Amino acid sequence: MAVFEGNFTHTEHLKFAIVSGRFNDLIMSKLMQGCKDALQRHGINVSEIDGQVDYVLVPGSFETPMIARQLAATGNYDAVICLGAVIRGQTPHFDYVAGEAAKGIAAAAFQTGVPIIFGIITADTMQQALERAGIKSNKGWEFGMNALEMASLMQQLRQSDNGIGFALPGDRMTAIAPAKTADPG
Ligand SMILES: Nc1c(NC[C@H](O)[C@H](O)[C@H](O)CO)[nH]c(=O)[nH]c1=O
Ligand SMILES: CC(=O)[C@@H](O)COP(=O)(O)O
Repeated sequence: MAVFEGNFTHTEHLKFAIVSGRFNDLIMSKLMQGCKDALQRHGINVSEIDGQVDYVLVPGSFETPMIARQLAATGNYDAVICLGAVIRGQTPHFDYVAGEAAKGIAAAAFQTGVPIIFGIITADTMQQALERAGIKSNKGWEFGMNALEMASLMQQLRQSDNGIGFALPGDRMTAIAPAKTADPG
């Protein structure tokens, strides 16, 4: 038997995409900062020009799953990170935006076989959001770490000799192939 666990080393071949909503920009810019910081401090070149990360901006959290799915289906990324901040207002709108973002991200990851990180904070108040975007801790950092861990785990599963990384029916189809740039080992 074996134990598979993602690690935070050997990151030089990993490719990521970050899909971020513009809504609640004050919070979003801090989450993005934290996320990039986590990636950079683990060896990822986060440059927008010639780095290991592609950045896609969308209007809000609701739009993140659709774009994440498109990106994941290219097979170009070891993990995709969806960043968003949904803050409760006075109407039921919060539940629809947050709910669809969560469901959509889960579905996109299931459909593509690529880790898609649920980097959407859902807060009842602006204060709660600020506390999670740098005042107390920065969830963006955690989301970056989650992406590194999952990218590494998937790589290990693909490289295992019992085919776990390709265990789903149709996993060898283009849409759910391993990232083209993955280190062959
Ligand atoms: N209220 C919040 C939104 N709303 C916008 C939606 O995400 C979406 O862009 C719009 O409904 C068009 O489809 N988005 C957030 O990320 N955070 C919010 O608090
Ligand atoms: C998360 C939301 O939907 C929120 O920003 C919208 O506010 P409201 O419910 O007051 O329209």
